Amino acid sequence: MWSNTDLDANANSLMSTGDAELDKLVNQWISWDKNAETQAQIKSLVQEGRVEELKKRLCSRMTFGTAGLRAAMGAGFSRVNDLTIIQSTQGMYVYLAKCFPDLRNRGLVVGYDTRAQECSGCSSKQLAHLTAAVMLSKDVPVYLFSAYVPTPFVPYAVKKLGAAAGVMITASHNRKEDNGYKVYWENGAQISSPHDKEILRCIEENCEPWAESWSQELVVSSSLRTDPLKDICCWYMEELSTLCFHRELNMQTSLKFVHSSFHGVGHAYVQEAFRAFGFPPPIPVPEQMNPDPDFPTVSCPNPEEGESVLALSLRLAEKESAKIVLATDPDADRLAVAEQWDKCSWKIFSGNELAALLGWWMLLKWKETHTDPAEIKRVYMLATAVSSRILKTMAEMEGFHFEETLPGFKWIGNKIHELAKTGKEVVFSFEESIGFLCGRMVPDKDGVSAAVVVAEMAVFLHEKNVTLNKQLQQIYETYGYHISRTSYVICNNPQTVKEIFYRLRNFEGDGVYPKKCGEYSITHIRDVTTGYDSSQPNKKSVLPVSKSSQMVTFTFQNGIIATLRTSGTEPKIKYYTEFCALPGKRDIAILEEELAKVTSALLEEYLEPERNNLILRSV
Ligand SMILES: O=P([O-])(O)O[C@H]1O[C@H](COP(=O)(O)O)[C@@H](O)[C@H](O)[C@H]1O
Ligand SMILES: [Mg+2]
Repeated sequence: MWSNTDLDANANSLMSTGDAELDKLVNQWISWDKNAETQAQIKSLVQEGRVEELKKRLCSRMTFGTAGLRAAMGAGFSRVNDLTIIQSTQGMYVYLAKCFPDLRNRGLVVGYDTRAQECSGCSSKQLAHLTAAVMLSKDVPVYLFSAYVPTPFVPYAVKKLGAAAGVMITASHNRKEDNGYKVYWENGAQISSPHDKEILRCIEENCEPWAESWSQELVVSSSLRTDPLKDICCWYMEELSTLCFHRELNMQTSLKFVHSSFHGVGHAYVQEAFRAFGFPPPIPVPEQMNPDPDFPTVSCPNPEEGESVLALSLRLAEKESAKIVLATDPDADRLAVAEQWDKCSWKIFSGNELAALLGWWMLLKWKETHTDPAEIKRVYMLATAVSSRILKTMAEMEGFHFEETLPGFKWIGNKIHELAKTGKEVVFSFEESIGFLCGRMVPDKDGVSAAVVVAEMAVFLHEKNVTLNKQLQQIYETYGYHISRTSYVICNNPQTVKEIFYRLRNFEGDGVYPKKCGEYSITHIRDVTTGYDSSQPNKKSVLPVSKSSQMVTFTFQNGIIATLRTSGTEPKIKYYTEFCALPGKRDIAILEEELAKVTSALLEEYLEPERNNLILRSV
């Protein structure tokens, strides 16, 4: 896997674990790594004889998951650190040079968030500087942001500046120990197959650091480095106005908003976006407005977790009489929204519910600005296969198109690009994991633009004495109730995950999937991992086969659709269930109950939490 290095010269410094293969990797690490902390981590693991831990850290590499390379920060080839970021960027350089003969004209965009870790000496900023250094040392121009930015600024900059690609150093909502490396292609979408595989191959072929790769001073001294911050900020805020339809109303509204940036990058950018829409700035949650890599006020930095992590925002909103809470995740590409119900209770919208509202809103605004009804045939909305089918229903009733993709905005971003080539217009896209894209200004999810669009929609409705929740019920009345549940279990043992999915594929004998879950009959199975779909005449899944992750969807006789899949960013098995009722069907309590029963049967019977030592989500 690794190129040979002549280590004999360093014979005196060789360290031994008693395992020849592992020793080779240990000594490679020691001779290549220049970060004192991560050097020391490997050396002390060797001294302590922690062979298994060393194997975990050194015997595998990170691979591209749902959103880039992502792992814990710390020493080892399977972790995020100075050396692996240099290796990844060397691989990127080789691949980009092959794909773009004009790479030296077009350059690379590099952005970073506010993550840092003292014990490994790693920070997003430092990792971004090393990424820039590798490219600059090869005479590739680098647009390196001089301050932390929201993730969507990187794809936006790639497109605006005509760069060949972009890299964002972030682990978004992951636990504080993690970091990541998101890669964007020239079209501004995150890379998917085959670029990801090709880049990995190039990384493996170029893993020994080149002499200049550590030359971080190039970030200051090289004339090829520019700072796109001011221009991109300016252009982004200007273009954001294309999503603003009611500036006058926004300027006068009495509706107040609280915003939390979850100790990440969002604060200043959301404030600025509110200004661009004519709003007074939202009230920031003071304890969470400035970046802090320890995320001290939240149990986990993921606004998707709901009430438990939104507590500070909700209490501030009650104090300030602000009816709406907006929370961007730490890299500001996702958005959670809560609306006050009464004095001390809140409706926290799920990603699927928010998408119903935003889809409705974007369609409404599109219709108002397009007088020829025939034009609706050009309109598309997109969602991932584990998200609510509400937009599919809307599309069928309204005459626009809907398409689904695999989970991860990389699939949506590339689909947008593909559709745009044939003159189609994607007006809204989303993932249930509170990832939204209004319009197609950035071919990635964007929490900053989603925040102001939600704010404007809330103001517009408020003028008519309608709450977001009331409008949501109205949407469900029109298109039918779409009730969904999303949750997960934590599984730290990859072997257990394999066994769980193996069992599902051989549930009723060799190669026979389950026919029932609890008392509920299954009519169809789609297994994206193997490419099987029992509902298709040729038994082949329409979605692309995704061998590197597990994803099985069950269609039940009662109409419920359920999916089990492994996360591509964290050690989790996620489950998603949905019931789509026909318009006019209002006995929601019965639907809710049925959904709850199927969801719990799915968990108990297919995942077997106790037997498999799975950690249940704490509510
Ligand atoms: O863990 P997974 O594979 O389910 O992936 C999770 O995180 C991904 C990346 O999100 P971010 O870019 O904010 O990190 C999302 O695209 C996906 O919908 C979500 O389920
Ligand atoms: Mg994020």
